[in-house]
Amino acid sequence: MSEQDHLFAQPQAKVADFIFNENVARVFPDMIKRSVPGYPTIVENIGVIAAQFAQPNTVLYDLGCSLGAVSQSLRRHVQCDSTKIIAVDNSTAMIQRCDEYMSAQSSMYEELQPIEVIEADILSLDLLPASVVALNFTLQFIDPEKRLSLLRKIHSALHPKGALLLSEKIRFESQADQTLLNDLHIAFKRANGYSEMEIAQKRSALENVMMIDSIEVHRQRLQEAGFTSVTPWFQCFNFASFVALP
Ligand SMILES: Nc1ncnc2c1ncn2[C@@H]1O[C@H](C[S@+](CC[C@H]([NH3+])C(=O)[O-])CC(=O)[O-])[C@@H](O)[C@H]1O
Ligand SMILES: O=C(O)C(=O)Cc1ccccc1
Repeated sequence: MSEQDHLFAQPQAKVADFIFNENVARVFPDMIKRSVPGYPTIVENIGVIAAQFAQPNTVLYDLGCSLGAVSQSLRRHVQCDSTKIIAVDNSTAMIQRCDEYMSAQSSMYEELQPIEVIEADILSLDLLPASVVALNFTLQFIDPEKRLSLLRKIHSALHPKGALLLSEKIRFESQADQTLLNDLHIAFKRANGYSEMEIAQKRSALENVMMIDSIEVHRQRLQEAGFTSVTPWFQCFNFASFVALP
């Protein structure tokens, strides 16, 4: 079991930019569950959706895998011949723990899908032919100017019957919607035990690091990258998940 997240509980003179370091990795399962409404539902159903798109002799990518929650869901749900999961993250703290969890699982259950855990920047990674690519709350941490070329690279690697599974925090073009859904997200955090101080300091830590797009911007960019359909399959407050088809 992971520790409870108290990273922003004490007042800080100057809140530093958020980074995925050892302190974050240690509390990450607790942090993401209490911060992202719908996270357990999204992770579980990415496995269910992936099972519909997985093709033999292809890779299933978990890009920005953190501790590998999506990879574990893929392992639970996808039973397709000769597929391999590749989980990638550029945070040393995350990838080391992810590798430990996955290796422990692999040695306990021999029938599990093979998995490779790689420490790398997904922007400079060459992709093998893939049928499923999951970007579960990862694109929002990529420099906005580099998002289109990343999506183009993913589109080029995708099997015609494959899918990109994209989850993101989203902003709303209507100010009324933005205010309502942002307030509801804050209420969700409060209901999960975060104080006003924790909520405010984390918001400030994320300000320069996590750039949020609207559904319309995502749709447009995905189309420009070559995707022919973009279907939202889940939304809870200002968090959404999409299936994009090549
Ligand atoms: N350029 C990059 N290359 C590789 N990894 C990156 C890069 N930029 C950021 N990351 C990694 O993307 C992950 C984003 S968290 C994903 C949750 C996970 N998918 C989950 O389903 O639990 C989302 C969140 O914390 O809101 C972090 O582990 C970063 O190190
Ligand atoms: O906490 C938030 O406000 C978020 O938007 C999501 C999040 C979750 C975990 C790490 C970074 C951001």
